[in-house]
Amino acid sequence: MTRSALTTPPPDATRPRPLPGAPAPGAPLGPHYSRCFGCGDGHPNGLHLTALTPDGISVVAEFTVEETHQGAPGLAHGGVLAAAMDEVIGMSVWLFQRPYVTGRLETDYLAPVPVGTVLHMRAWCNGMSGRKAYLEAEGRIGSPDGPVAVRAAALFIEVAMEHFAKHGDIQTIADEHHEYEVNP
Ligand SMILES: CCCCC/C=C\C/C=C\C/C=C\C/C=C\CCCC(=O)SCCNC(=O)CCNC(=O)[C@H](O)C(C)(C)COP(=O)(O)OP(=O)(O)OC[C@H]1O[C@@H](n2cnc3c(N)ncnc32)[C@H](O)[C@@H]1OP(=O)(O)O
Repeated sequence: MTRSALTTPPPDATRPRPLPGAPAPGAPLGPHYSRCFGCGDGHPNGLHLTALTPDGISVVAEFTVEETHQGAPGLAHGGVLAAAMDEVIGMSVWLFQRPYVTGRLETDYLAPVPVGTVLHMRAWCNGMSGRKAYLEAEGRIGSPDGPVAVRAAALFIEVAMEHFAKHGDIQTIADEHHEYEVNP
Protein backbone atom coordinates (compact mmCIF):
# COMPACT_ATOMS: atom_id res chain seq x y z
CA MET A 1 0.00 0.00 0.00
CA THR A 2 1.31 3.42 -0.94
CA ARG A 3 0.36 5.51 2.05
CA SER A 4 1.21 8.96 3.34
CA ALA A 5 2.66 9.93 6.72
CA LEU A 6 -0.85 11.10 7.70
CA THR A 7 -2.21 7.54 7.64
CA THR A 8 0.89 5.91 9.15
CA PRO A 9 0.71 5.30 12.91
CA PRO A 10 3.28 7.23 14.97
CA PRO A 11 5.77 5.25 17.07
CA ASP A 12 3.72 5.82 20.26
CA ALA A 13 0.51 4.38 18.77
CA THR A 14 -1.05 1.50 20.70
CA ARG A 15 -2.31 -1.71 19.12
CA PRO A 16 -6.06 -2.25 19.58
CA ARG A 17 -7.39 -5.17 21.58
CA PRO A 18 -10.90 -6.64 21.58
CA LEU A 19 -13.11 -4.86 24.12
CA PRO A 20 -15.42 -6.62 26.56
CA GLY A 21 -18.81 -6.73 24.88
CA ALA A 22 -17.34 -7.02 21.37
CA PRO A 23 -19.58 -9.03 19.02
CA ALA A 24 -18.94 -12.78 19.14
CA PRO A 25 -16.57 -14.05 16.44
CA GLY A 26 -18.58 -14.70 13.29
CA ALA A 27 -21.68 -12.79 14.43
CA PRO A 28 -23.10 -10.52 11.72
CA LEU A 29 -22.51 -6.82 12.43
CA GLY A 30 -25.71 -5.47 10.88
CA PRO A 31 -26.25 -1.94 9.60
CA HIS A 32 -25.52 1.01 11.93
CA TYR A 33 -28.23 3.00 10.09
CA SER A 34 -30.87 1.54 7.75
CA ARG A 35 -30.42 4.35 5.17
CA CYS A 36 -26.59 4.30 5.21
CA PHE A 37 -25.27 4.22 1.63
CA GLY A 38 -22.68 1.61 2.64
CA CYS A 39 -24.51 -0.84 4.89
CA GLY A 40 -28.16 0.23 5.10
CA ASP A 41 -30.65 -2.51 4.27
CA GLY A 42 -33.25 0.17 3.53
CA HIS A 43 -31.18 2.05 0.96
CA PRO A 44 -32.60 1.57 -2.56
CA ASN A 45 -29.27 1.54 -4.41
CA GLY A 46 -26.61 1.53 -1.71
CA LEU A 47 -23.77 -0.96 -1.41
CA HIS A 48 -25.61 -3.30 0.98
CA LEU A 49 -22.34 -4.45 2.54
CA THR A 50 -22.70 -7.47 4.80
CA ALA A 51 -20.08 -7.88 7.50
CA LEU A 52 -18.87 -9.80 10.52
CA THR A 53 -15.91 -9.62 12.84
CA PRO A 54 -13.70 -12.71 13.13
CA ASP A 55 -11.89 -11.51 16.26
CA GLY A 56 -13.48 -8.36 17.74
CA ILE A 57 -10.88 -6.02 16.21
CA SER A 58 -11.18 -6.50 12.46
CA VAL A 59 -14.00 -6.85 9.96
CA VAL A 60 -14.58 -9.00 6.90
CA ALA A 61 -17.33 -7.97 4.52
CA GLU A 62 -18.76 -8.75 1.11
CA PHE A 63 -19.87 -6.24 -1.49
CA THR A 64 -21.57 -7.40 -4.69
CA VAL A 65 -20.96 -4.88 -7.48
CA GLU A 66 -24.29 -4.10 -9.15
CA GLU A 67 -25.25 -2.21 -12.31
CA THR A 68 -25.98 0.91 -10.24
CA HIS A 69 -22.30 0.96 -9.12
CA GLN A 70 -20.78 1.33 -12.62
CA GLY A 71 -18.31 3.96 -13.80
CA ALA A 72 -17.15 2.65 -17.19
CA PRO A 73 -19.62 0.23 -18.81
CA GLY A 74 -19.49 -3.04 -16.91
CA LEU A 75 -16.93 -1.84 -14.36
CA ALA A 76 -17.24 -0.54 -10.81
CA HIS A 77 -16.87 3.21 -10.29
CA GLY A 78 -13.70 4.08 -8.36
CA GLY A 79 -15.59 6.37 -6.00
CA VAL A 80 -18.01 3.59 -5.19
CA LEU A 81 -15.08 1.30 -4.37
CA ALA A 82 -13.63 4.04 -2.13
CA ALA A 83 -17.02 4.28 -0.40
CA ALA A 84 -16.96 0.53 0.20
CA MET A 85 -13.48 0.82 1.73
CA ASP A 86 -14.62 3.76 3.89
CA GLU A 87 -17.58 1.74 5.11
CA VAL A 88 -15.69 -1.43 6.02
CA ILE A 89 -13.03 0.62 7.79
CA GLY A 90 -15.77 2.57 9.62
CA MET A 91 -17.32 -0.72 10.72
CA SER A 92 -13.99 -1.90 12.09
CA VAL A 93 -13.32 1.24 14.14
CA TRP A 94 -16.89 1.10 15.49
CA LEU A 95 -15.80 -2.11 17.27
CA PHE A 96 -13.88 0.13 19.67
CA GLN A 97 -17.22 1.45 20.94
CA ARG A 98 -16.47 5.12 20.41
CA PRO A 99 -17.69 7.23 17.48
CA TYR A 100 -15.16 8.06 14.78
CA VAL A 101 -15.42 9.85 11.43
CA THR A 102 -13.21 9.59 8.36
CA GLY A 103 -10.57 12.34 8.32
CA ARG A 104 -8.53 11.03 5.41
CA LEU A 105 -8.93 8.11 3.01
CA GLU A 106 -6.18 7.02 0.60
CA THR A 107 -6.98 4.43 -2.08
CA ASP A 108 -4.88 2.31 -4.46
CA TYR A 109 -6.68 0.70 -7.41
CA LEU A 110 -4.83 -2.39 -8.62
CA ALA A 111 -7.32 -4.11 -10.93
CA PRO A 112 -10.68 -3.28 -12.55
CA VAL A 113 -13.70 -4.73 -10.77
CA PRO A 114 -16.44 -5.99 -13.13
CA VAL A 115 -20.16 -5.70 -12.40
CA GLY A 116 -21.28 -8.95 -10.79
CA THR A 117 -18.07 -9.34 -8.80
CA VAL A 118 -18.27 -10.20 -5.13
CA LEU A 119 -15.57 -8.08 -3.52
CA HIS A 120 -14.24 -9.74 -0.38
CA MET A 121 -13.15 -6.98 1.95
CA ARG A 122 -11.16 -6.88 5.16
CA ALA A 123 -10.38 -3.93 7.44
CA TRP A 124 -8.12 -3.69 10.47
CA CYS A 125 -6.52 -1.12 12.76
CA ASN A 126 -2.75 -0.57 12.73
CA GLY A 127 -2.69 1.68 15.80
CA MET A 128 -4.41 4.33 17.88
CA SER A 129 -3.01 7.53 19.30
CA GLY A 130 -5.17 10.05 21.18
CA ARG A 131 -8.26 10.75 19.04
CA LYS A 132 -6.65 9.23 15.94
CA ALA A 133 -7.07 5.70 14.60
CA TYR A 134 -4.90 4.42 11.75
CA LEU A 135 -6.64 1.81 9.64
CA GLU A 136 -6.23 -0.22 6.51
CA ALA A 137 -8.45 -2.28 4.20
CA GLU A 138 -8.26 -4.44 1.11
CA GLY A 139 -10.77 -5.79 -1.39
CA ARG A 140 -10.18 -9.09 -3.21
CA ILE A 141 -11.99 -10.28 -6.31
CA GLY A 142 -14.17 -13.37 -6.15
CA SER A 143 -12.92 -14.98 -2.93
CA PRO A 144 -11.06 -14.13 0.28
CA ASP A 145 -7.87 -15.38 -1.41
CA GLY A 146 -8.59 -13.77 -4.79
CA PRO A 147 -6.46 -11.06 -6.39
CA VAL A 148 -6.36 -7.74 -4.57
CA ALA A 149 -8.24 -5.07 -6.56
CA VAL A 150 -8.31 -2.20 -4.05
CA ARG A 151 -6.31 -1.18 -1.01
CA ALA A 152 -6.99 1.72 1.34
CA ALA A 153 -5.35 3.44 4.29
CA ALA A 154 -7.28 5.82 6.50
CA LEU A 155 -7.07 8.22 9.39
CA PHE A 156 -10.24 8.26 11.47
CA ILE A 157 -10.80 10.90 14.16
CA GLU A 158 -12.78 10.28 17.33
CA VAL A 159 -15.71 12.65 17.86
CA ALA A 160 -18.29 13.12 20.59
CA MET A 161 -21.70 11.55 19.91
CA GLU A 162 -22.97 15.14 19.79
CA HIS A 163 -21.11 15.51 16.45
CA PHE A 164 -23.93 13.56 14.77
CA ALA A 165 -26.67 15.39 16.64
CA LYS A 166 -25.20 18.83 15.93
CA HIS A 167 -24.44 18.32 12.24
CA GLY A 168 -26.99 15.62 11.32
CA ASP A 169 -30.57 14.60 11.88
CA ILE A 170 -31.04 14.13 15.61
CA GLN A 171 -34.58 12.72 15.38
CA THR A 172 -33.47 9.91 13.06
CA ILE A 173 -30.59 9.11 15.40
CA ALA A 174 -33.06 8.84 18.28
CA ASP A 175 -35.45 6.70 16.21
CA GLU A 176 -32.76 4.22 15.16
CA HIS A 177 -30.61 4.25 18.31
CA HIS A 178 -33.02 4.04 21.19
CA GLU A 179 -30.15 4.28 23.67
CA TYR A 180 -29.40 7.79 22.39
CA GLU A 181 -31.35 10.45 24.27
CA VAL A 182 -32.44 13.50 22.31
CA ASN A 183 -32.50 15.67 25.44
CA PRO A 184 -30.02 14.09 27.85
C1 LIG B 1 -28.63 6.68 12.96
C2 LIG B 1 -27.55 7.45 13.51
C3 LIG B 1 -26.19 6.96 13.56
C4 LIG B 1 -25.47 7.67 14.63
C5 LIG B 1 -24.06 7.70 14.32
C6 LIG B 1 -23.31 6.98 15.27
C7 LIG B 1 -22.26 6.29 14.96
C8 LIG B 1 -21.88 6.02 13.59
C9 LIG B 1 -20.46 5.71 13.48
C10 LIG B 1 -20.04 4.57 12.99
C11 LIG B 1 -20.90 3.48 12.64
C12 LIG B 1 -20.30 2.31 12.03
C13 LIG B 1 -19.89 2.17 10.75
C14 LIG B 1 -19.24 3.26 10.03
C15 LIG B 1 -19.95 3.74 8.95
C16 LIG B 1 -19.50 4.51 7.99
C17 LIG B 1 -18.10 4.76 7.68
C18 LIG B 1 -18.00 6.04 6.98
C19 LIG B 1 -17.54 7.10 7.91
C20 LIG B 1 -17.68 8.42 7.27
O1 LIG B 1 -17.75 8.53 6.08
S1 LIG B 1 -17.74 9.81 8.26
C21 LIG B 1 -18.19 11.08 7.09
C22 LIG B 1 -17.02 11.78 6.45
N1 LIG B 1 -16.23 12.50 7.39
C23 LIG B 1 -16.61 13.67 7.93
O2 LIG B 1 -17.69 14.15 7.70
C24 LIG B 1 -15.62 14.39 8.84
C25 LIG B 1 -15.69 15.89 8.63
N2 LIG B 1 -14.66 16.55 9.43
C26 LIG B 1 -14.88 16.92 10.72
O3 LIG B 1 -15.99 16.81 11.24
C27 LIG B 1 -13.71 17.46 11.48
O4 LIG B 1 -12.75 17.98 10.62
C28 LIG B 1 -13.05 16.40 12.41
C29 LIG B 1 -14.09 15.91 13.46
C30 LIG B 1 -12.52 15.21 11.59
C31 LIG B 1 -11.88 17.03 13.15
O5 LIG B 1 -12.28 18.26 13.68
P1 LIG B 1 -12.03 18.65 15.22
O6 LIG B 1 -12.29 20.12 15.33
O7 LIG B 1 -12.79 17.76 16.12
O8 LIG B 1 -10.52 18.34 15.50
P2 LIG B 1 -9.19 18.93 14.83
O9 LIG B 1 -9.46 19.65 13.57
O10 LIG B 1 -8.44 19.65 15.90
O11 LIG B 1 -8.42 17.56 14.47
C32 LIG B 1 -7.99 16.70 15.49
C33 LIG B 1 -6.68 16.11 15.03
O12 LIG B 1 -6.92 15.36 13.82
C34 LIG B 1 -6.14 15.90 12.74
N3 LIG B 1 -6.94 15.88 11.52
C35 LIG B 1 -8.23 16.22 11.39
N4 LIG B 1 -8.62 16.08 10.14
C36 LIG B 1 -7.56 15.60 9.46
C37 LIG B 1 -7.35 15.25 8.10
N5 LIG B 1 -8.32 15.35 7.20
N6 LIG B 1 -6.14 14.81 7.74
C38 LIG B 1 -5.15 14.70 8.65
N7 LIG B 1 -5.28 15.01 9.96
C39 LIG B 1 -6.48 15.48 10.34
C40 LIG B 1 -5.81 17.32 13.16
O13 LIG B 1 -4.63 17.77 12.51
C41 LIG B 1 -5.63 17.16 14.66
O14 LIG B 1 -4.35 16.59 14.90
P3 LIG B 1 -3.45 17.05 16.15
O15 LIG B 1 -4.26 16.73 17.38
O16 LIG B 1 -2.20 16.23 16.04
O17 LIG B 1 -3.23 18.52 15.97
